[in-house]
Amino acid sequence: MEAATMAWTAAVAGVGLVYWFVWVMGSAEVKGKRAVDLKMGSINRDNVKDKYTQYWSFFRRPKETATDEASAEKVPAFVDTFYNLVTDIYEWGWGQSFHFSPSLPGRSHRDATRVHEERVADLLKAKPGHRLLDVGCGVGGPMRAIAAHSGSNVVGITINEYQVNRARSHNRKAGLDSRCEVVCGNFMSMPFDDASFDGAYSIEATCHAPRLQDVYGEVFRVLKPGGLYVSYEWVTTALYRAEDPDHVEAIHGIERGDALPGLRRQDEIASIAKEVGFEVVQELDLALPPALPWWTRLKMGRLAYWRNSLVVRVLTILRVAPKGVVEVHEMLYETAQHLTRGGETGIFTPMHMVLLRKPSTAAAAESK
Ligand SMILES: C=C(CC[C@@H](C)[C@H]1CC[C@H]2C3=CC[C@H]4[C@H](C)[C@@H](O)CC[C@]4(C)[C@H]3CC[C@]12C)C(C)C
Ligand SMILES: C[S@@+](CC[C@H](N)C(=O)[O-])C[C@H]1O[C@@H](n2cnc3c(N)ncnc32)[C@H](O)[C@@H]1O
Repeated sequence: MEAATMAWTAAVAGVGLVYWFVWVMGSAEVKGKRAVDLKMGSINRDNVKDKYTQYWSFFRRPKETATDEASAEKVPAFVDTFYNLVTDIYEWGWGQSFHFSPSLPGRSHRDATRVHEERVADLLKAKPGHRLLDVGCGVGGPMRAIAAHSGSNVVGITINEYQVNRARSHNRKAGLDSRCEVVCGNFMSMPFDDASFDGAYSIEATCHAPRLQDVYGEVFRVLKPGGLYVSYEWVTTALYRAEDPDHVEAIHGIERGDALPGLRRQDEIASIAKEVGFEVVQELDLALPPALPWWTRLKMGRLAYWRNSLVVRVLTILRVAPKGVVEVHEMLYETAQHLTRGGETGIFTPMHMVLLRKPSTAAAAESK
């Protein structure tokens, strides 16, 4: 073959390969968010790398961010930065629901996710006409599943403006915008009236609060008397040993890579709920057998991670993705290893479920 023909063949093959990686394979999990759309939230593309560096140095010592008062106050702003950095990558590689679910035999991840979300609606006994609060709603995957399953109206709150816009756009596309609303705000001081919701839920979100009392107290305030609240909490389990360096490494890795100001222990959750006035109706780690592992979805994707990593590198070189995306993607890859380790050793669960009730009368609440 002549040199010119060889060069042409190589060029065409190269372009074909990039096209295949980016446009065909680039939409890793759910069609809709493609690799070429990785914007990093509302951060100006020239600032992505700096914002990532600031985030990383803030969460380097996660436990201190919760215990030191001045740092604790800064947590919501850094959580906001975190979601600017990761929201597009999450949507691209995971979907519109930013949480884990127990695997279901013979069923897709999408089905398992929906079942885990519909469980919330069932626990809340949600029905048409109810007004539910989604505490830390992300881009609204759970909100839409719960509204569709129960017929209720849902109001979501998230600290991240970019997620508000994404969620509203998804709600419109799903034809659910008349029943699903999203507001930007801090779940530790919410812009809602007292006793204005029939039920509330939080899915893998309250772990971002330095003090759980601050979120639970707010949910208690906005719930009607008798109203139910379900939360899926990220916690360390009784198997966690602070003197085991492997355990410490996994838990620190989870905290640093997920913007967490220190994970709480499983046995702390119910007492915090009671402290703010809730009755504990049920408490259960949904990750325990017979539930199948939630972390297999992370493990089975090694080939996909490798491909995604290549995609973000190519897009950064082509200047389609902003500088810094490679670093954020790398951080998430490492976080996935720590989460998997946490799941396999059983020292961590992302789905410690509590079902709480605001007492029906003030007298009952005071006697707690
Ligand atoms: C509840 C929270 C988020 C939980 C999960 C939705 C995310 C935790 C780790 C994330 C991911 C890790 C690896 C990424 C991979 C390298 C990339 O190619 C595609 C996206 C990932 C799979 C990404 C997806 C979302 C997570 C699983 C926390 C923040 C409280
Ligand atoms: C891991 S995501 C889960 C989102 C959603 N529950 C889901 O399952 O798809 C955590 C969410 O909590 C929100 N969040 C974290 N801290 C917050 C705060 N202080 N106030 C409001 N929202 C917050 C984030 O913005 C994000 O939307």
